[in-house]
Amino acid sequence: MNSAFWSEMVTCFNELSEDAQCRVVVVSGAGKLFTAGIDLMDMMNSVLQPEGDDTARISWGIKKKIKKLQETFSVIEKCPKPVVVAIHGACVGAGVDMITACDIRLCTQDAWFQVKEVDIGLAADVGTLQRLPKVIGSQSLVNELALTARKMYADEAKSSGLVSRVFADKEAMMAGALEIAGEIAGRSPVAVQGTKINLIYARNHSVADGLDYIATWNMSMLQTEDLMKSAQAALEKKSPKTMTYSKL
Ligand SMILES: CCC/C=C/C=C/C(=O)SCCNC(=O)CCNC(=O)[C@H](O)C(C)(C)COP(=O)(O)OP(=O)(O)OC[C@H]1O[C@@H](n2cnc3c(N)ncnc32)[C@H](O)[C@@H]1OP(=O)(O)O
Repeated sequence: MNSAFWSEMVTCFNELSEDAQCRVVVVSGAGKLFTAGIDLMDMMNSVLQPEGDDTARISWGIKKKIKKLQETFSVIEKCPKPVVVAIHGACVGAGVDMITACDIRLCTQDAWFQVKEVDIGLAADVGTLQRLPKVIGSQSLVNELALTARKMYADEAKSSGLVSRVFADKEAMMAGALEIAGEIAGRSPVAVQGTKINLIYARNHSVADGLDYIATWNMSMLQTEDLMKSAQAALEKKSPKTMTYSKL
């Protein structure tokens, strides 16, 4: 994850968010592993280079840089299109921050995950500590992973709920990821995007607030033609994917 990655991800996801042709996103890694995390040379040469001439100004500048880096993964969560991430080999450091901002996580049998930040002398600051506890439920396991930087392998990632499916190899995983993406893309974008937005809202709020939010959301979204089309398909015992839904 070099400096180009950190800024291009923001441009990319902002464009995907606005692109009505796009209904779902699949993120995967090229090469022998998914990600080695932040480019350590870049980090030392840019993020950590102090700018300013006193503590307050240097600190202010570092905070700005961290907030900017956080946005690289927050854009994934803010994107209304569901994001499926397919992980093979290693997923280290900021890789874990990134995948916890995605909606569906898949991996290969050879995948492993490492909350590596403590090993390089910092508290993870781009999402893992905030999102991982909401993803895997066990605070004790999160604490263990984050405080010891031990590797977690595919089987434990599955049993802990970090990933929902494990595939034999990358080829099988990509086929599986595209199949899931196809299932999502074939359904009403009004229903799909409303579901993602409300799931994230519900995760961050009380049940009562979540129920109120969805009521307000659906007071307009239930007026969509997609509902009639999907209900018609259900009555005819057809998949909702057999209907055509307008772009959103
Ligand atoms: C404050 C900002 C907010 C963001 C914070 C983010 C934090 C993080 O991401 S913490 C994690 C940082 N990453 C690491 O510490 C990974 C270190 N690397 C490894 O553990 C291994 O290299 C890895 C398991 C990824 C791959 O192992 P493998 O045996 O397959 O390859 P290597 O021979 O170790 O590596 C090949 C060359 O790549 C260089 N390299 C690996 N990772 C990084 C990296 N993150 N940044 C820069 N360079 C990296 C490695 O040094 C080798 O280089 P060379 O010796 O020149 O061939």
